Amino acid sequence: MRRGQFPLSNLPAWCVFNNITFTGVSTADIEGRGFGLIADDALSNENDEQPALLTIPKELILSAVGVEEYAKENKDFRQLLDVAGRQSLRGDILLFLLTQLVLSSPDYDGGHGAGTAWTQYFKLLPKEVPVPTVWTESELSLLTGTSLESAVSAKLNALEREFSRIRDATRDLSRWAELIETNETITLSDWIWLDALYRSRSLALPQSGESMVPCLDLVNHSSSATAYYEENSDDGVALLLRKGASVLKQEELTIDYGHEKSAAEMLFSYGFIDSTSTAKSVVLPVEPMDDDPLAKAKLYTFGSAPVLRIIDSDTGVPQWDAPFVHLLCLNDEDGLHFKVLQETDGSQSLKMFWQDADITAKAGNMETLTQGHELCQIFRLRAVSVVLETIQQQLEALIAYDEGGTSIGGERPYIRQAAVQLRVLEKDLLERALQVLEQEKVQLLEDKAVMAYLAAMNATQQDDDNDEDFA
Ligand SMILES: C[S@@+](CC[C@H](N)C(=O)[O-])C[C@H]1O[C@@H](n2cnc3c(N)ncnc32)[C@H](O)[C@@H]1O
Repeated sequence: MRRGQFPLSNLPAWCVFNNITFTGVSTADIEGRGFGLIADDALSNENDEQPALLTIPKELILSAVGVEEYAKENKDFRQLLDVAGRQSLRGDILLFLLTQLVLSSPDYDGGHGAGTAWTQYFKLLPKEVPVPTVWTESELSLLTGTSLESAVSAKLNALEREFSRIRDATRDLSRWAELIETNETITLSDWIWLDALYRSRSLALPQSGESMVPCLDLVNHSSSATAYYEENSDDGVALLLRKGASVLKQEELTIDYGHEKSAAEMLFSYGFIDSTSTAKSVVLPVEPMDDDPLAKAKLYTFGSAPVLRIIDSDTGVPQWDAPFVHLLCLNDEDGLHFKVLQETDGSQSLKMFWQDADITAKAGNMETLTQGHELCQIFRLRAVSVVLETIQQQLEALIAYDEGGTSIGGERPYIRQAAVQLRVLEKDLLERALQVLEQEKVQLLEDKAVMAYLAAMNATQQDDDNDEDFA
């Protein structure tokens, strides 16, 4: 669907009309960052008595409350929400944005209700968002071997499923069905773009929760941010100068999108990597073992996506955290059992037991629960081996692409640069983690209890082999 246009020069009038105030700051086009906020004159904050730089009334906050208010006003949106929404706040906000896409398009010929302040503002939002879900095929290939390779592909599959669910759900709503199914005026790529807008522009407000806030979403990021935002239940949201901050005339004002976010998270959510950010971590998916008869039960009880998180530390020695790996390494013969129990209301539930104690609610705590067990060093060795193998495979994929991977060409330079930055960061962290784990594995293999256990296992294996030979 063709997207509407709203030049930045029209924004001040729209703000006056909608009670948004700018004090001493203006919007501007910032090289390499899209729109941003700059200071009209030098600003400094030595005390807390500074007026807000930007205020946005609460009626304009697009949050759970904002979506419900709009559903009361617009019957067409309400119907869409009733059939395809109300599963997650994110999903509802995306349906709201979808409605704004329709209402603000030059192709719109009526029938979906009247526009709102957001309909006009929506036209100002960037047509290109640099997050990987909207990258081209050749740009995506630059992520081969990074933690984002599987994360982006999983996200794209999820978006495809969401869009096809919306198409199915709206079959009986003639106006939506015409746009989505019959004329294909709204396509999967529109949905992917709306998701990218939401991901790169939403923020968590203390009272309204996950929200989008017009004009506040024009403020760019810096890890040495000069501004911050506050929500006030009566007045809405305000942008304020940080205490001790000083900004030169025409200098950009920034907020911190989250300095604890990793490079991969920044690239995934916002389409850039802040090279000054200190947070270094890699999150990799953990696969259950193919030959594990308890794999499904373990995954079900664990209840969330199994991942391995490698985190850098101040000392340069990476740490790792992977609660599922500790569960993955335990078996029936160690004392891990599953039972299907009949509840008093007649329903059935799967319960997990460790040494006969019900630990269903503690599936993420296996490392602690196995402490003190006579085989705890063996369990640790198994976990370390799984983590080592996961890291080794990831590094092999990264290195194979670096050495031989050729992209098709035509990738946008800033995307190529961001992907290279991610590759370098992740390779460095994985290599250091590998070293630490290899050392730990050597130490574990020298542990007396481990040596005795492995010797006993070898002897049993040899007996079995001999029996088989005789047979
Ligand atoms: C919340 S919006 C900020 C306003 C945005 N620049 C615009 O034109 O509407 C977030 C997006 O701004 C851009 N951005 C913000 N901070 C940046 C930075 N430090 N470096 C590069 N791009 C940045 C990224 O494209 C990001 O997805």
